[in-house]
Amino acid sequence: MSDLLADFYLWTKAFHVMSVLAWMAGLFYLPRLFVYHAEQVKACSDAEAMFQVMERRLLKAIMNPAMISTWVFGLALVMTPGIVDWSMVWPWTKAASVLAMTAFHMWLGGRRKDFAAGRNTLTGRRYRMMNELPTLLMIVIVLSVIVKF
Ligand code: HEM
Repeated sequence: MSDLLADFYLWTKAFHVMSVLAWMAGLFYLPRLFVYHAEQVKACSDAEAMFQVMERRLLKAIMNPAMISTWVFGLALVMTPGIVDWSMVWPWTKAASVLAMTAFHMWLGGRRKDFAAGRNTLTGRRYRMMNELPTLLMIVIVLSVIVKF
């Protein structure tokens, strides 16, 4: 198993980065949709129905599969011999950040359900603020895996 993971290391990393790109695109875009949904869209309008479809498809067709494949390829990299040295700081900052990113994903899923049920209570301003979180986490993650402090 270890030999197989070592042989496919670069392939695994390539698919990990592709999955990350798709996941991050959704994590940046869905809160923007929520901003416009909360600020511009009237209840029971055609626009309301369209936003609900866009949000559901973005989450279910792109973000959920992308998050799962990011985790699968990421954990395969963790298990590849010689890649992660747990005595260094970077694996821990990365692990904490990806757990926070996953929690943010779940939180967005909950807010999508609120919009779908017509019970959203958060303002566009709040969604704008929440939109900064994946950016901050992405900075910590990329510095962790590239600079490897
Ligand atoms: C979800 C759980 C994740 C796990 C378990 C994980 C784990 C890993 C591991 C072990 C590596 C290999 C590091 C190396 O080859 O030295 C890696 C590479 C990488 N990860 Fe993740 N990762 C995860 C999520 C993410 C996320 C969310 C991002 C971006 C926001 C990300 C960005 C990257 C990048 C850019 C690389 C390539 C670094 C290089 O040039 O070698 N990862 N990941």
